Amino acid sequence: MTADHSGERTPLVDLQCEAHTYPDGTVGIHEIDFSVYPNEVVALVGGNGAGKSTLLEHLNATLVPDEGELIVDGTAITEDNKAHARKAVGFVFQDADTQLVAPTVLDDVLFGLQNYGITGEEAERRAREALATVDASHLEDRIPHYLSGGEKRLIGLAGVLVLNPSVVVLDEPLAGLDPERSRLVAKRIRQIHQEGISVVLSTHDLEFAAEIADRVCVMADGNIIESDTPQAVFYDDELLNKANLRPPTAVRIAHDIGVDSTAQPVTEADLVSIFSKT
Ligand SMILES: Nc1ncnc2c1ncn2[C@@H]1O[C@H](COP(=O)(O)OP(=O)(O)OP(=O)(O)O)[C@@H](O)[C@H]1O
Repeated sequence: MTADHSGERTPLVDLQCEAHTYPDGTVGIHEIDFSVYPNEVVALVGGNGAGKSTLLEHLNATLVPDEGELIVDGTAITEDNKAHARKAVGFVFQDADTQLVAPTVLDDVLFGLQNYGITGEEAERRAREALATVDASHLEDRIPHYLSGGEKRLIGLAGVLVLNPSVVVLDEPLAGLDPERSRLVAKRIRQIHQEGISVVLSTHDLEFAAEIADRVCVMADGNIIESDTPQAVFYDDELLNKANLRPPTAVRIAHDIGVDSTAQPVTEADLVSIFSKT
């Protein structure tokens, strides 16, 4: 973890966004002050249209604020150096088809490297390594378009990891995946975190958010209305009501059976650990 002279952590990404207005006049997000710190997993939660994707797309300058600033690894991002943001902040889209463009899976992962001038044997070695880290080596000759949704998501992730980003952003990483694929993607996200890469993701699955996140940001009407630990967020009924969210199952069970309120279990594993002590 890095620290500045005041002893506070220095963010890897710092976004100030007064507002982002889409061409049709819709304000996607407003008054956003959002930072990503080293070695953390942040989950954005909130109802449909709350602004999660719009915020995420600002983190690698896919979208830019009407007024505001994006700073990545200490560098202010402008029209001229967006490539810095794209490389440092890898983005895995929910709709992987928008990301996978080459004729084969291996070519696709190589494509990202070529954009940064890495070619030949070095590029192939790194691309194969990235595919191996997402358990997708067996897919390297396949046509990306015909892969399953879960496989596409993993290849999108490999295409991002190959560039050694400081932050990986995933928009709804589990959407449309079967339970097995969800577990695989969640496992890979945990591994990325263990390797010291920060992760920011959006999700409608609050069980997943409770399991994976160090910090949960609740969004409503284009704004972050709370940013805190999963315990603080998921035990704040008023906040959840405001954002139209239902607490994760473990929290509802804890309420129903009257678990000691100081324990604040948010995951199934937390509940099991409480029961195994009683
Ligand atoms: N391309 C666009 N043009 C106009 N308005 C848009 C566009 N994309 C998003 N919006 C609007 O911006 C607001 C925020 O949308 P966004 O997609 O960021 O929300 P979200 O929290 O990701 O929603 P969901 O959970 O449904 O994916 C919504 O009002 C949405 O209708």
